[in-house]
Amino acid sequence: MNSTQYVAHKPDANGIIHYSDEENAIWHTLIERQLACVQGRACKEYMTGLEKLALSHRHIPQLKDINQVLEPATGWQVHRVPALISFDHFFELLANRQFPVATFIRREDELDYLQEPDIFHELFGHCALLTNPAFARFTHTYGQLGRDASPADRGFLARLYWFTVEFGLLNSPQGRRIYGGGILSSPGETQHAFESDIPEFRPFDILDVLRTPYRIDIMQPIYYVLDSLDDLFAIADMDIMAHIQQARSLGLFTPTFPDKKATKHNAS
Ligand SMILES: C[C@H](O)[C@H](O)[C@H]1CNc2nc(N)[nH]c(=O)c2N1
Ligand SMILES: N[C@@H](Cc1ccccc1)C(=O)O
Ligand SMILES: [Fe+2]
Repeated sequence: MNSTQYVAHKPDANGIIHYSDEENAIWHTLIERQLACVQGRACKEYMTGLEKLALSHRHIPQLKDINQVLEPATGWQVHRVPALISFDHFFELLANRQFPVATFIRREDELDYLQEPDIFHELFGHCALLTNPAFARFTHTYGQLGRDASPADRGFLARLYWFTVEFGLLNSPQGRRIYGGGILSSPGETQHAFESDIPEFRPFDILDVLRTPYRIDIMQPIYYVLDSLDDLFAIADMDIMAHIQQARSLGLFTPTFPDKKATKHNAS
C-alpha cells in the first residue's frame, strides 16, 4: 500500500480521539460547504441516511457516535484504521460489516478534492448510505467475495466497488442523483459530475463495469448509472465471480482517461 502523507489520530484511554481546533474547523467548513453542494444532487436515500447520522457541524464525530446509528439500522460499524489499508484488511473488515475509517482529515488547501479517503470521505461520503439495507447488503456481500477472491479477481472486484459504492449515480424522475461516496465527499467532484461536460454517463452493466479501467488521482471521466438503489440487491445476488471470468476473457476496455505522465497542456 502506498505510504500516506497523513497522520491518523489514536484514541485516548477512554476511546476518545482529540482533534485540534484547526482540524475541527476544517470539518466545519467542509460539512457546511458540502451539505449545500449535495442539495438536489444526492439521492433521497442518502439524504435520509444523513439525517439519521445527524453529524455534528462543529467537530469531527467520534466513531462510537456513528456506531450508535449504524448498528441498529443495518448492523454495521465503523472501524478505525491508520489510512489506506491492504486489500486483505479491507475485505476482511467489510466481510464483518465493519467500515474502515482513517482518523485524519484533509488539509485546508485540498478541501474540494483529495486522493486519499479521509474521515470526512468515509463518514459523510459513505456512512449515510450504510443505513440503507440495499447498500449495506451489497457492501457486505462485496466484502465476503473479496475476502475469498484471488489477487487477480480482486482487481476486477475493485472496479465494481469503484463504479458503485465510490462513484455510482442513480437515474431518478428529476434526473441523475449521486449515491457514490467518492463524489459525495468532494465538493469539486460533485460539481464536476453535474456541471462539467467531461464525464460520460453509462447505463450500469456489470460486464462493462468490470472491464472499465480507472485512475484514482483524477475526477472521474466515466460514471455508471443505476435505475434504482435496490438494483444493488440484484447485483449482490448475481454470480459476480462468473461475470469476472467473462470480463477477464473479454479483456479490459481501452482507457479513455489521459495518460498519467501526460502533462497538463497535452492531456485531452
Ligand atoms: C478495494 C477498494 O477498491 C479499494 O482499493 C480499497 C483499498 N483500501 C482502502 N483503505 C481505506 N482506508 N479505505 C478505502 O476505501 C479503501 N479502498
Ligand atoms: N476524492 C474524494 C476522496 C476519495 C479518495 C479515494 C477514493 C474515493 C474518494 C474526496 O475528495 O472527498
Ligand atoms: Fe470510499
